[in-house]
Amino acid sequence: MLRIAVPNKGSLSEPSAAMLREAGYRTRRDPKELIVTDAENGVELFYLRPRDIAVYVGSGTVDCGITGRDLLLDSGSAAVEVLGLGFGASTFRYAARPGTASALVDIAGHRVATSYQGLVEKHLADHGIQAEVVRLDGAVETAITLGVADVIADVVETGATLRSQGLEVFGEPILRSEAVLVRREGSEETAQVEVLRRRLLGVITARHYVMLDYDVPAALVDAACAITPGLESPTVSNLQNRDWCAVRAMVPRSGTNAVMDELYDLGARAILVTDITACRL
Ligand SMILES: Nc1ncnc2c1ncn2[C@@H]1O[C@H](COP(=O)(O)OP(=O)(O)OP(=O)(O)O)[C@@H](O)[C@H]1O
Ligand SMILES: O=P(O)(O)OC[C@H]1O[C@H](OP(=O)(O)OP(=O)(O)O)[C@H](O)[C@@H]1O
Ligand SMILES: [Mg+2]
Repeated sequence: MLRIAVPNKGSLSEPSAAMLREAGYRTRRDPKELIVTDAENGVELFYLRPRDIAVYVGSGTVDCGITGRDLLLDSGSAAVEVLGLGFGASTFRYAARPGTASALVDIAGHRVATSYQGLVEKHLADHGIQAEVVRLDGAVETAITLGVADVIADVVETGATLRSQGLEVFGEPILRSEAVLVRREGSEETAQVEVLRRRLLGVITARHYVMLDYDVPAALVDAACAITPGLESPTVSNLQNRDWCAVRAMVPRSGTNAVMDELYDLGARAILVTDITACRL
């Protein structure tokens, strides 16, 4: 059985469960369940705190897990990223009251509040900055208001929490994070982890692409295929009317309407878009 650690709470919890469900795994129905066995797919899901997941994976007590890249780096554990999962995106940044700091060097000699002590201490050390790191569990933005720190380092998604406390980011982002699949460092990627990786990649691809079908005059097939090159190469089929062909290709979901406009202007007709439910590339 492949042992997979899954976030039990927080921002990554629901999207992780949704991705595993789309990849064909059985997930928990009751939020109180801590372990789910999916014998049919040969996996056991362990619902754990996102912050602890890299630690379990690094110690080898579970084979792999889903956590945030920021939490993985903060843990300093022997776990490595296998695949970025495309959800839970955020940046990890320094922030302070406007006018008090504008670059990394301004942090020197000050107090930095964060829940990510390992990550921040390493970042400061890598840049040769000496500062005191104040470790807090959450609600870090309030630390400046309450006078326990001069600077904070925290997860920023929309920036609304920072603004509510009258804070501004400064310097380059320490890190761009997202949910990631992790496994133990140094161990060979097992066939079972490879199956999980391929299934999750299938979900990511299915979310990212749509299937486009259209008819186009035979003389314009090459021009049309240049607009929709697909992943390998588009499928071109004959129609009963030999003056026309049917073309089928995967296109990125985000650009679908612009591609349809371009195909229509070229002379393509009956342009259809279909969702992809799952795929293996
Ligand atoms: N808006 C967000 N706030 C916090 N974490 C986020 C956000 N968006 C993505 N994440 C990611 O979620 C992970 C943190 O998860 P965790 O469960 O510890 O905290 P949380 O989502 O803030 O939940 P809570 O603080 O309610 O327990 C990190 O990898 C972080 O980058
Ligand atoms: O940029 P935003 O969209 O405002 O999101 C980022 C904020 O959300 C999280 O806080 P959370 O609500 O999880 O509280 P916590 O600090 O106690 O973890 C995170 O720690 C930031 O404070
Ligand atoms: Mg939080």
